[in-house]
This record gives sequence, C-alpha cells and structure tokens, in this order.
Amino acid sequence: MNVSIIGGGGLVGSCAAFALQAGGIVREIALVDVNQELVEGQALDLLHGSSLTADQKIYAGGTELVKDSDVIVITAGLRRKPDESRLDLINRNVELFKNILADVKRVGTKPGAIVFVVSNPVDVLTYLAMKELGLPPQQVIGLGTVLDTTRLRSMLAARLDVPPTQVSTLILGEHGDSMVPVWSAAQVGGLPLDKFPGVNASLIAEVEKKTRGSGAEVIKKKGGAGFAVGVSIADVVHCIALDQRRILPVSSLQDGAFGLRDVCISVPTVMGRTGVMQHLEIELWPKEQLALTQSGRVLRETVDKVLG
Ligand SMILES: NC(=O)C1=CN([C@@H]2O[C@H](COP(=O)(O)OP(=O)(O)OC[C@H]3O[C@@H](n4cnc5c(N)ncnc54)[C@H](O)[C@@H]3O)[C@@H](O)[C@H]2O)C=CC1
Ligand SMILES: CC(=O)C(=O)O
Repeated sequence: MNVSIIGGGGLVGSCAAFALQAGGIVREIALVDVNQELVEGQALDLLHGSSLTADQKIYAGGTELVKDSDVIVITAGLRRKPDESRLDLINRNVELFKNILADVKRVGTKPGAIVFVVSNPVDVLTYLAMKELGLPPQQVIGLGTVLDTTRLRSMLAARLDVPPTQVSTLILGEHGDSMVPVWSAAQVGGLPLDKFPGVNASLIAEVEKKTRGSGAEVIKKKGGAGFAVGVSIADVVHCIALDQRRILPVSSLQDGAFGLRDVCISVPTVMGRTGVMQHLEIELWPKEQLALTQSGRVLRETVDKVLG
C-alpha cells in the first residue's frame, strides 16, 4: 500500500505521516507540499526513525508522486481561526483546492485509487473532489466526523473514568457546527450509556458541548489539531489497506440513506479496499434524524452557493 499526503509538510499532514509510520502497515509514504524545504525536512525527520519502526519507504517530492498511490490524502489548505466556522473557510480554500485537484488530474491516478480529503470544510471539498476528478463516488471520501467521533468517545471515557476503547458511539452529519452526536447508539462496555452509573442528562450535555467546541479550543491553545487528526487519518487508511470493512463515519456521496441525497456527509459507512462499500441506515431518535436532515441541508446550500 502506497500512500501520498498532499500538504504533508503541514501540521495535519506530518502528524498523519507519523501515525502511518508508527502503524507500520503501509509500505510507502510520499509527502507532497508546495513548501519544498519544509516537506523535505518532515520526510527526513520521519526517515531518521525508520530503523525503529517498520520497513517503509518515506520520501518527499512533487505532485507526480500521486500517480503511484493507492490512497491520496489531501491535507493542504488554510486553517480556520478560532472564531471562524469550518464553512467560513470555503471562501479561502476553494480556489487553492481546485488547483490541487487540477494537478492531481493532470498527473493521473492509479485505477482504484482512493482520494481522501481532510482539508476544510471537508464535506464541501470532498464533494468538489468527487465532481472535479470524475472518479467513481466510492473512491472519494472525506475524514468527515471521524475526528469528532474519537473526541466524543475519548472525552466521555475520561469523564466516566473508563478505558476509551470501551466507549462506543458516533457523530454523524457535517464536520462542523451542525454535527449530530448519536446518543441513541451510545454504549459503554456493551451496556446502554444511560444505564451506566453516574450518567445523566447534564453529564451528556457537558460532554457534547466540550466535543462541539474542541476543534476551536485546540486551535486557540496550540494553533491547530495535529495528533488526534493524524491518528484519525491513519485509522481510515489502515481500514482501507487491510480491507477491514469496519463501520466508520467518513464523509461520502449520499444516495438516499437517512433521506440524504447528492451531498457528501458522514453516515455509518462500511469501508474496505475499494473505498465506500455500503451506507448503513440505523434508526435514530426523531430529534437526531431531524438534526441530520438539517445538517445535510446546510451542506447542500453551501455546495450550491460555492459551486453554482
Ligand atoms: N477534517 C478534519 O477533521 C480536520 C481538517 N483540518 C484542515 O486541514 C487543513 C490543513 O491544516 P494544517 O495542517 O493545520 O495547516 P498547515 O498550514 O500546517 O499545513 C498546510 C500545508 O498545506 C501546504 N499547501 C498549501 N497549498 C498547497 C498546494 N497547492 N499543494 C500542496 N501543498 C500545499 C502548505 O505549504 C502547508 O504545509 C486545514 O484546511 C484545516 O482546517 C485540520 C484539522 C482537522
Ligand atoms: C480544524 C478542525 O476541523 C478540527 O480540529 O476539528
């Protein structure tokens, strides 16, 4: 499995590269960035640790590297400011992103390659990538609410003092203000969350508020998210590389699940070597379904505004 990261010199791209190196599953990691000096430095720094990790090839170069990639991760783009929504970024990121897509198209991609968008606003840019690259929709995904979901699980676990891997739930919808935490599916150690000692409505509201604000909090305190988004990207890449067919809340083109159509948004998605294999529709609480419909509407309106 050969993975390239466009934007690999930046915080998100380099953290993803490090998580992929530590994971030891992919065979080649190619870093691409307009900042040549920076990306060479990142590749060199990773390479220096490679005798202690796995037998992988790690190198930097230009966009032509993507033609040999099985997964092309795009993290290039501007970061939002703490007081800016992810959707506000569209005005600043869309032209830059279109140029990157044009470069990728010019160079060409391997048959079956998966394009994996991380740059924000991720759902809108995933839709744009799908349209501009002309690839089958199952081969174009966005990180969607994978990061929000790990934030929710991790913070709920910390609040309940249980191991994070024992907490199971997910966030659907937009990676942004209209995200939808699915409390109806939340479990701890296989038990319904509301049966767990100490869990009540105010604890749930507190954890939800922290999760919704966590991206802005990290930006305010350290400039931008790195480690958590890095492991989130690696988790999705590993699921593809190993054809694990796990259910992940990635963003992809919807064709009817939950009443969502012609929009890239996160729903429970079976992911494997060929990309999106299936969207799973589960029964939600009516208020969750309503919020998901609204989230789809927000994204659809933004796509219409930006892409005409
Ligand atoms: N979807 C998600 O869950 C998350 C998304 N993000 C998004 O990821 C993006 C990157 O964030 P950071 O890494 O923190 O920013 P950064 O500024 O550290 O890195 C961006 C990199 O992109 C490079 N770049 C710019 N134009 C390029 C081009 N045309 N071709 C190749 N490389 C180019 C820059 O040189 C820079 O190295 C932002 O849009 C941010 O909002 C960040 C965190 C989470
Ligand atoms: C930047 C961003 O999207 C996040 O940290 O959630």
